[in-house]
Amino acid sequence: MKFPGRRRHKHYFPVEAKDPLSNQFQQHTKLQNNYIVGIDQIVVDIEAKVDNNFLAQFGLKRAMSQVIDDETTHALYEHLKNNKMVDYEFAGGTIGNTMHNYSVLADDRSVLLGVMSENIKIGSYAYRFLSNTSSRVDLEYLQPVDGPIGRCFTLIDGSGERTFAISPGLMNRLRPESISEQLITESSALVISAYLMRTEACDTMTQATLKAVEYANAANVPVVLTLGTKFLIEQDPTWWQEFVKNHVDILAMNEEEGLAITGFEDPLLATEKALDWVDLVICTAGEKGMFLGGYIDDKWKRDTTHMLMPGAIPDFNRYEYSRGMRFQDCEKPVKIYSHTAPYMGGPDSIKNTNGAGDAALAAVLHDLSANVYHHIHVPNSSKHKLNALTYSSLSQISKYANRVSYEVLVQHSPRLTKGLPEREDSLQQAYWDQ
Ligand SMILES: Nc1ncnc2c1ncn2[C@@H]1O[C@H](COP(=O)(O)OP(=O)(O)OP(=O)(O)O)[C@@H](O)[C@H]1O
Ligand SMILES: O=c1[nH]cnc2c1ncn2[C@@H]1O[C@H](CO)[C@@H](O)[C@H]1O
Repeated sequence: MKFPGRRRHKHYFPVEAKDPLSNQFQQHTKLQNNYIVGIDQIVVDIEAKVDNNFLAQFGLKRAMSQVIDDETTHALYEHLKNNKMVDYEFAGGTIGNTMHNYSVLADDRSVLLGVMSENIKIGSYAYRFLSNTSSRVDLEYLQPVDGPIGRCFTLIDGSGERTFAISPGLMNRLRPESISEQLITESSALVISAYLMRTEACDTMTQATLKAVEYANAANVPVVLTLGTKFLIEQDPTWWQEFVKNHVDILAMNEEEGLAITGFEDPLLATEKALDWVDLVICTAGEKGMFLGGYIDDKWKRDTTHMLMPGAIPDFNRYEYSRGMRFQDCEKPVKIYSHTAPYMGGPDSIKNTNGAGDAALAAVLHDLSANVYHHIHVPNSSKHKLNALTYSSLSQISKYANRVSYEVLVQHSPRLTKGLPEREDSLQQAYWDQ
């Protein structure tokens, strides 16, 4: 496990330093490793630049992720290929991207559940998915299917907005029996997306996901849900609110999805509302940056040294130097928030915002799993006097997540090719301190 961020903080995980904590760490003959599990509809992204007429021509709704039939898939694919419009074809899927980015950042194992074609030809989409996924992502548990994985036409229009058209193939045929209970109960988190609930009567993906959620809930393994697209939530906000309240511990959304599920347009108020249902909320807000909300027990709260921020909740960042705890572990829970503006004010030129939110979530998952790892190896550390959910303070996590999103904005693919630089020349050292 590579720890998130550079820091001079006293709890920096000591790998070489000769102090009591590291000695304790060295005594382990075999390192115990923790991992996170994600479930996804396994898809390859086929990206092309298009104009708005193009979307209308194929009956596609702008900015949505929509499932298309075989006829539309065929016509769309032929058109893109014949006109040489395809920019790249690369492994995708919102959770596939998140697991890949997590494994790259943490340099550690994640497990991806979903389906994979049992017969794979070199150059096929299945082959492409496997070869574009980090070797740290464990693909051993994928369920074989007799047919193709999904394709996600990622159509970017003149304004940079992305429209997804999904040709599902057999991506939704993951069966409940393919979910290993032990794999879920021994994991540090189960990560799912709202897309997994968008299936047909002949599909088994939704049942498989609910089975995994049931195992995770019973074992107190945090369930992390990312909302994917606002249109899905708008179809039945009440169902989603109930699902989140009853089964989810960590909610990731952008401000539009936040509005759809909470009714609040202001991302801070949406975060506050969602905290009535879950323990930790990540609300990305495009060029406005990112809001993070959580809980801390009153006796562990820490004051920020940053300027107190105005907003719908005045001074909302007052306790942003606190680590996040689960609501149930707080005697006197206090809601805490942090906001970070885009790293370096955002890039001069954004190649593509596709996957910026997935990347932020991967960074948050890295922090959560670093906490589990540290707890396994240095259980007596003063860091674990409080039963926290996160390794770092909300302030630190939010900076880290924004930094990781930036990496995705300056490249074409939603998947990172490398972790963050060890030393950030452009950053003040203080950036990682608190
Ligand atoms: N136009 C922008 N300028 C600066 N930073 C941006 C911009 N768009 C996104 N970001 C950065 O990326 C992060 C995530 O962006 P965004 O809110 O667009 O995610 P998203 O809509 O969930 O993305 P996706 O669904 O494609 O993964 C933001 O918190 C911010 O740090
Ligand atoms: O229906 C879907 N299921 C799974 N992943 C999807 C779906 N629609 C879009 N994406 C994925 O979202 C990523 C960016 O966040 C893209 O890489 C795309 O593959």
